[in-house]
Amino acid sequence: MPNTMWHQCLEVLRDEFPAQQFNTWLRPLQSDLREGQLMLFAPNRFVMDWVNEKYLRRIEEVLKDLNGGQAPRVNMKVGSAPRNSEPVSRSEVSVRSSGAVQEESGSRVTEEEKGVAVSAGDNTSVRAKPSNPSYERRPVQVEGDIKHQSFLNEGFTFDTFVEGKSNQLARAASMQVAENPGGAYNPLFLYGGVGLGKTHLMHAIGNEIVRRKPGAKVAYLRSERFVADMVKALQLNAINEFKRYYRSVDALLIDDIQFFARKERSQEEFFHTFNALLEGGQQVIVTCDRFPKEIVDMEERLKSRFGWGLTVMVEPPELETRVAILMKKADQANVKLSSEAAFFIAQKIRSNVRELEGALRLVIANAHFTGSEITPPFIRESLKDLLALHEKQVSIDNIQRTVAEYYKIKVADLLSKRRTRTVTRPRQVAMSLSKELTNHSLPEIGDAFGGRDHTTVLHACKKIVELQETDPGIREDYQNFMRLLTT
Ligand SMILES: Nc1ncnc2c1ncn2[C@@H]1O[C@H](COP(=O)(O)OP(=O)(O)OP(=O)(O)O)[C@@H](O)[C@H]1O
Repeated sequence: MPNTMWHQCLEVLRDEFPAQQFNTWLRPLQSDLREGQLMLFAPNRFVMDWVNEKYLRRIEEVLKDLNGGQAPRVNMKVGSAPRNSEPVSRSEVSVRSSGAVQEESGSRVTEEEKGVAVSAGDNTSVRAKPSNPSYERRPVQVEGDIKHQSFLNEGFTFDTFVEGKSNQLARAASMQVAENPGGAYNPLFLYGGVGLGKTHLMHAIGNEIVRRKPGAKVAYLRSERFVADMVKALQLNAINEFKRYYRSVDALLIDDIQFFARKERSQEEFFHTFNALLEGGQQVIVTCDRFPKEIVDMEERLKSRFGWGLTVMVEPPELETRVAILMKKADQANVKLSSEAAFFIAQKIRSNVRELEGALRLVIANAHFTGSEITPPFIRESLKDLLALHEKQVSIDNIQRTVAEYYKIKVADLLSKRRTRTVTRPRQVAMSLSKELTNHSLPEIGDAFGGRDHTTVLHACKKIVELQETDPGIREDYQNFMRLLTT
């Protein structure tokens, strides 16, 4: 049985399980096939136990089917597959083989990195959250020049985080990390769309670590800050201090890692810091707007390391959670909000929690100034402009109808499994427009197109970007759609 069998098995499982389950438990597994025995390597004990309990039986069945009815023996252990047991990129292999901090190759600082250094300046080190009125900054125990950079928002704790189906796993994993930093989930990689609570959870972990162990060094920063500091350190000939500082913390929290894209020197520096921390048993937590493998212009070896701990998605909250969040936020602001009013707002604002909070703040401010009670008609009036904007927002439905009409095909064709060119290209265009013009995540878009996988959507988006450069017809079509849908 060739070792690609595991990859085929993964393809089958990918279609069977929801993306979050697949990405969290199955995708990080590595395989090694020897003498009819398939060894699966899990990044940590937790993943291993979970897979054993929940998925192993199904894995065996799929392998049996793929192997003409003969089941290979499957065993699991914690660790990484031996070198060359799976097709991995060259850089990954070299990292695995060394298992230690590598010699630095001295990548150049790119123009982009210089740009970040200038724009990040000195005062933007802390992620200001203008939408949160209770935002307070608490410096944590850090040293020297970098002191001003590491702040935790005291308002972002586990207590103030409302749990729901959409964030349950992320919250549980975060709590575990806070209780046992540097333990089984290292690194913790939290990903998901904008305004869904990734930063909140990250700060909650940091705050909890400090609460449990006063004096713990927790460094929180956005990835741009890391880039800016590194460039500055290079300019000032202080790169050793930079390294020493970042490698001395108990926990390093890096927000929005996607901004490392194309910043080669920073990626390299971060890679070494990352290795040093992991080897030292120090915790690394990273947030990103997408799954590690989907980050473009990021080194493979870095992406692969992100998957060594636990990767968890934060999804958009469903209605009940949105209501609970509104009730909690109103309570924190000492405002009485009826559940009817909370439902009304939660039904209207569905994009993300940040917008939800913004809408609530607007309603509260209006009620405060006018002395009115917060009722659905009052909310409707207060949020008039915001709701008008939302109504104007493009829906996937609308995109599908517009694209189908334009190419003279049926919407059902776009959702079907048909693969003829007359259907696949319009489908890719529609997927790409959905990504560009709506707030839906890749898995949601995939679902809306006949239950396709999020990687298919990603592929469609890339393809359309490419075609717009090489095919004037597609470029013109796309521009027409943008005009049709947004004006
Ligand atoms: N489950 C939740 N309970 C309470 N508040 C929440 C929850 N989820 C998000 N929020 C609030 O929503 C706001 C936006 O959250 P946050 O900044 O953590 O989002 P994010 O996922 O990091 O977004 P971005 O990708 O833009 O960085 C914050 O004020 C946060 O407190």
